[in-house]
Amino acid sequence: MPDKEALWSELSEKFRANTPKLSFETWIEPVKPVNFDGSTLTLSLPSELHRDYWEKQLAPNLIEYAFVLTKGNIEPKFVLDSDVKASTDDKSDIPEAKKKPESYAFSKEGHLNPHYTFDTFIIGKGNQMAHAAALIVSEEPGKLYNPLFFYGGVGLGKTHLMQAIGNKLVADRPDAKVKYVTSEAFTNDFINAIQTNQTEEFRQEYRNVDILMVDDIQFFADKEATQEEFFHTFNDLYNDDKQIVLTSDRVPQEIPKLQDRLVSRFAWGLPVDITPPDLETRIAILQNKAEIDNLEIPSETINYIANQVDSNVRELEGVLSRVQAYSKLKGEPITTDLAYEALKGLKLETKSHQLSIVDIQSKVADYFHVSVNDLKGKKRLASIVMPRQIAMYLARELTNNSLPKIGKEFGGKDHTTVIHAYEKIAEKIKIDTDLRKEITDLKKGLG
Ligand SMILES: Nc1ncnc2c1ncn2[C@@H]1O[C@H](COP(=O)(O)OP(=O)(O)OP(=O)(O)O)[C@@H](O)[C@H]1O
Repeated sequence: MPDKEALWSELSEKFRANTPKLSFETWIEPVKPVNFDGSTLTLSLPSELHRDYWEKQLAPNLIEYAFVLTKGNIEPKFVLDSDVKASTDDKSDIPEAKKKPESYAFSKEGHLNPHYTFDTFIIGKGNQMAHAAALIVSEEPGKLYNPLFFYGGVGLGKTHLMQAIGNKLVADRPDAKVKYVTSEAFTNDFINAIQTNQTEEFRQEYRNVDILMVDDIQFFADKEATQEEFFHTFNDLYNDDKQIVLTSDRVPQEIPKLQDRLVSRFAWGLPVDITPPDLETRIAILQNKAEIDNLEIPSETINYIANQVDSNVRELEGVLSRVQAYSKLKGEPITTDLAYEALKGLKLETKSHQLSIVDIQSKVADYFHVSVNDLKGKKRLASIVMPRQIAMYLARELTNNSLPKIGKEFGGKDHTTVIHAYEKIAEKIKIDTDLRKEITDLKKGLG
């Protein structure tokens, strides 16, 4: 978990990159982080006006940036500088640096996120095996699958599952020693231990545990000395039947510059992959999240949101948070229209980027009750010409296909026909509200 200063410094950099200079200096620069407890970031602001502006305008951006930067849903809380000053004897106001002991304190990333449990993890095709293995390991650590190695793309629940093992172990056996770190924290701790002559303490810290979980070990690539140390840590724990759980964005063999002896050890236990969730799983994840956050969302809207992101659960949750923040900001309930508005202009890893001309043709054909063959054909009936032109317009708007390619997909038409169709619809939209609505409906349907 980042500390409040580190988190705020990264957040304000994001704001700086996306805010005009004057606005940045007025609204963002004077803000001071007061506290961060893992889910709420308390910020202190100089005036009521600042608070009002942050609540109304900037909070949704902060939530979104925080999502990108951390792995959790972070809510901002605003207080005024005058209130903070009034309670300066509150420990939370003592600068971090002053709280640090003389000698280096090892990473306390061991704090597990209490939300990352098996209860809140939705099982789907892509993670079924990983989930089953995690459950077995949490019940019988050090026995069956050691090490347990999760690999897969960004934001697919590797950390969640890993921490679920730790949370369950602590719940079942409160005396269990559970250590969770990212590979960077492990590396930092090791380097600091060397610098402060505390390598013995470092070994105690990492080898005297029942379960060691190291997240994102692909970052061990290139770090010779850390790999060496980790090799010994691994052996000690393994020989003692202590459980090791690792995650990475790829299989051990593909991690660059990872020592062969580590690669082979990582493969001793069970390497199991997590793949992107299918639509049903994405819907279930959103429903679950909505329930946890007490959100009322019609199922049609959940469906719509689930179609916006198909390869990253963190981003899917980010999208839901954005919709939630937008609904708060507008004071309106969450509907598909509101979700559409909230996500407009957002660059998502959506299907729309890979949308094909065929998808568009079949959607438009359905919508206007004509056949795809009619769209590709030459009939000059008005009831067919208009849908055909709309389909060409959307193909140009929503895909990266060239004009000749679009023409070809519409029964081998010339690219000038596509330009003509595009321009005609683009002009007509400006004055014809019915047409505008039809196009908006179709775009929504195409996700
Ligand atoms: N199956 C799931 N059910 C519920 N929530 C999930 C599921 N998969 C992922 N999430 C949520 O998605 C977010 C991202 O997951 P997580 O951080 O575990 O991904 P990761 O694979 O470790 O990503 P990275 O590679 O970036 O470290 C978390 O908030 C997590 O709770």
